[in-house]
Amino acid sequence: MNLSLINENTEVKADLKITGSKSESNRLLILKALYPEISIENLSNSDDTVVLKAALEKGDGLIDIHHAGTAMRFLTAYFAAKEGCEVELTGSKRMQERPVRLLVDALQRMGADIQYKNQVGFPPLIIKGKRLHADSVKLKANISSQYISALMLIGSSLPNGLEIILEGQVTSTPYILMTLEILQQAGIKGNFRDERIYIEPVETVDPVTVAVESDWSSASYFYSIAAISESAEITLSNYRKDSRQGDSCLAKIYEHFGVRTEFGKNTIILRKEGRKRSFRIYENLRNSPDIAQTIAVTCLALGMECKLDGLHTLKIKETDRLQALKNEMEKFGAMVEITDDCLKLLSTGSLNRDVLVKTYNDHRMAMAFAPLAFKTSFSIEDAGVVSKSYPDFWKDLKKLGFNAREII
Ligand SMILES: O=C(O)C1=C[C@@H](OP(=O)(O)O)[C@@H](O)[C@H](O)C1
Ligand SMILES: C=C(OP(=O)(O)O)C(=O)O
Repeated sequence: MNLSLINENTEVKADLKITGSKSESNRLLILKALYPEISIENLSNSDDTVVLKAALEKGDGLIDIHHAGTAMRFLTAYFAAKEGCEVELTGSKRMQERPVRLLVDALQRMGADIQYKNQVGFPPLIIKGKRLHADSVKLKANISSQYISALMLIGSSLPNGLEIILEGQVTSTPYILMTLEILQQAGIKGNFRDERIYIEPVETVDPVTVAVESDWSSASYFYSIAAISESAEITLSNYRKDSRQGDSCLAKIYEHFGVRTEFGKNTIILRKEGRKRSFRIYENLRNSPDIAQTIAVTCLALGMECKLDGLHTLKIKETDRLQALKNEMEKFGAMVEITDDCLKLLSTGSLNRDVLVKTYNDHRMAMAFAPLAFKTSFSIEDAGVVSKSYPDFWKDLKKLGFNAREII
C-alpha cells in the first residue's frame, strides 16, 4: 500500500491513546512464560509483540518472528534455556542479516546447544533447549543491548542466577535499565553496578500485575508534528513522568523545537510554544537510537541543520537507517553526510514536492517522514510497515487532520 500525504491544516488538537511499549511488552511476555503468576496490562498490539506471543504459545518446531529484533534475541535465550524444546528460530530476509553471534557465543559458553542453519553468526538458529548451569558470562556491550537484556530475562531461572560482565562501551543503556526495573517489579532481584549485572535465582514469584506504559518511540512522531505545526495541543495517554523508557528524553530534546510537555496523571500534553530555539542542533543518541529518524526529519521540515551521533547501531536495525535517511532526505533537496555513527543534515532549501519516500521494510522510515506533510506533498511506499510497532498510526494521523490517501 502506497499513501499520498498532505496536511494543510497547520493547527492540531487531538487526544490519542497510543499502544503499549513493545519493548516493555516483549520483556513481560518472556517473564510471564517463565513465571505464569505475572499478569500484564496494556500489552502492545504491535506485530513484534503479536509474533513473540505466538512464538511462546507454539513453543517448538519452526518459529518465524519476521522483522522483530527483540523477539529474535529474547527467544534465542529463552528457548536455549528451556529444557527439552527443539526449535528452528528464523525471521525475515533482513532478520537473517542482523547479527546474533555475540549472544549465541555467550549462551554456548553457558552450555547451550545452538547451531546456525546457514551463515555463522546469523539466523536461522537451530536450538535444542537444555538446562544451563553457568553462573557468570562475559559479553561485549557495544553492539546491541538486546543481547544483554535477553540474558537478564533468563538469569533468574538458572539455578544460581546469573552474573553478566559487560565489556566495552555499553550502548542503549536505558533498555538494560528497563529490563532490570521490569524484573524488579515482577519480584525478581537484581542489580547493575559499573560493568556488572547480577540477577538472583527465583523459582516462583508472587502474583503481580504489571502495567505497560504506552510507547515513547511512537510518541516521537507527535513531538515532530507538534514541532512542525503552527499550533498544537496533543494529549497522549498512558504516559508517566518517571518513565522507564529511554525515549522519554524526547520531552527535553523537543524543547529545542519549541514543544513543551505537560505531565498529567497518566497523560502528556504536547504544546507548541512559539518558535524553535536554534537553527542547528546536536544530539548524541547512543541511549535512544530509535528517535534518530524522527529528529532528523523534524530538522528537515524546519529548515534546521543537525548533527546526530552515537548512531553506530543504526546500520544493523530494520534497514541501514543512516543510508536510508540520507537517500530519502536528499530526495527532498537536503544535503546529508553520514559516517558509521553520525548523520549531519547540512542544509535544506525549499522542499521538493511529489517525492516517493521508500521505507525499506522499516516502520520508523514511514512514521518519521509523515509529519513532513505540513510542508510538502509526497507519498510513502509500503505504508503498512508501521504495524511493526504502531498498527493504528495512519488512523491516528487522520484524527489530527492529515489527508492520507491510498494510491496505486
Ligand atoms: O531492548 C529493546 O527493547 C530495544 C533495544 C534497542 O536496540 P539496541 O540495543 O540493539 O540498540 C532498540 O533500538 C530497539 O528498538 C528495542
Ligand atoms: C530497532 C527496532 O526494533 P528491533 O531491533 O526490535 O527489531 C525498532 O523498533 O526501532
